[in-house]
Amino acid sequence: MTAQTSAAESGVRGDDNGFTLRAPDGTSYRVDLTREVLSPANPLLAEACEGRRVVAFTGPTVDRLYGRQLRAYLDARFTPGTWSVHVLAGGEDRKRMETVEEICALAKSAGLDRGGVMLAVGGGVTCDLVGFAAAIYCRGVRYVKVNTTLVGQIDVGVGVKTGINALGTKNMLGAYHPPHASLNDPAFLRSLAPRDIRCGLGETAKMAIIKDARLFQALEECPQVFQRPYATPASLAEEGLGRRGVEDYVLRTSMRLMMEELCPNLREHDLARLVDFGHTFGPVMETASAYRIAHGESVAIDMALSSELARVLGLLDARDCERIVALIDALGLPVFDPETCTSELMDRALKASWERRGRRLHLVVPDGIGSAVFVDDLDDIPGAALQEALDTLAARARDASGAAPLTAAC
Ligand SMILES: NC(=O)c1ccc[n+]([C@@H]2O[C@H](COP(=O)([O-])OP(=O)(O)OC[C@H]3O[C@@H](n4cnc5c(N)ncnc54)[C@H](O)[C@@H]3O)[C@@H](O)[C@H]2O)c1
Ligand SMILES: O=C(CO)[C@@H](O)[C@H](O)[C@H](O)[C@H](O)COP(=O)(O)O
Ligand SMILES: [Zn+2]
Repeated sequence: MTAQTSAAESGVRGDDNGFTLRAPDGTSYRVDLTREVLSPANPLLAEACEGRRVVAFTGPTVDRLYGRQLRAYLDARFTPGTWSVHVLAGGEDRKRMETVEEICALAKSAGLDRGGVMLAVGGGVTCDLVGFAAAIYCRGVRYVKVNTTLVGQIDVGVGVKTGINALGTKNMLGAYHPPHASLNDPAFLRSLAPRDIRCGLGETAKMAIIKDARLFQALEECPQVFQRPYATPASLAEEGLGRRGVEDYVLRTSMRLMMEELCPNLREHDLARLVDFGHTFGPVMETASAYRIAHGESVAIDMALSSELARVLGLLDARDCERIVALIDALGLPVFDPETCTSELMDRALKASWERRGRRLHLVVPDGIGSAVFVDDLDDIPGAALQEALDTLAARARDASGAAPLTAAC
């Protein structure tokens, strides 16, 4: 839907059940927060698909945990013979064109027509793959996503980006393809592995560091949110949090902040984007490590390096820098990786981002807790400054001594 929206009408509006985004270019979609999304008593997913033919895709883990419920829901709510479920091999290394072709071939053999729906039930890898397939299948079909990871619910699920890794580059190919519906049920987070929760907290910390000092403080006070219950901390007392308290606050605040940042620049006409924080050095680390480093972990290391760089350049005071790096550490995320945190690879990352962002660097660095600025050109970062930032984090990692090396990607 793209009838131009006036500036007054555009924006993000929240209610008890989610958020609605209306972009200035007229793009509009909703991200729903719901409970028991796969209970046949919950009409939301069925209403999103509007009785159309549905080809659903998920991954092996989600199918093992929720596949029976998903099929029972579709059986109860859809006409027999109008839906199918397909399980895609998981993992970042499968986020590539071959898998997109597999999705389209499965959709075609399932008889998906132009008016049909591609449904993704999974994390960011599944949603990025299915969303890109939906963007190109028959030149574009409806795309509905049920986000089952924390990264999915606060980031993948609230935007319009879809895509795959290609040409040796993270997210090199893709499309902007707004979802017809995007559904978040926090119950999915209860079965997430701790490493995947931590990856999601990396993207939450990204928004806290650049936009929201109170969210930052909540994460400082509750670093194991989504992993163990916390009484509502004093800093959030006036939020009047509901029964689910801190988790609801962190989830909803992260969703809102990301949608508010994306809304005015949904298709990235302006390449200076605060949400690129943690995504300059990170993508190159992910690729160079053959995805040993998960996305949320690369974001964490990038944020620590960008913060130390800001300190060295005099843009961030040492106390705030220490708070940021200490938070990343407290969330159980890495701040350094010996194999990939080399000045050569980091230099390569800077040049790749400079090229991709229109020959301007637009490196996002914090200048305080809850705010950030852009370092706009490569010349603004002397090699010695980058090396000093790397050395600081390397020393911290050595002092932490015995920190377990990152293992296979989640
Ligand atoms: N499109 C966007 O705007 C956007 C934004 C952020 C990240 N991303 C992309 O998302 C990807 C990372 O997403 P991710 O962190 O969700 O990784 P992921 O999709 O690989 O999921 C992580 C792991 O969790 C498992 N899993 C999924 N849901 C589960 C559940 N409910 N319970 C138990 N296990 C579950 C998966 O099988 C997988 O093993 C990266 O490729 C990144 O580039 C895209
Ligand atoms: O990882 C992603 C998007 O893939 C988000 O977390 C992130 O904030 C931004 O979208 C970044 O701009 C990264 O974008 P991209 O490299 O995936 O195009
Ligand atoms: Zn990201």
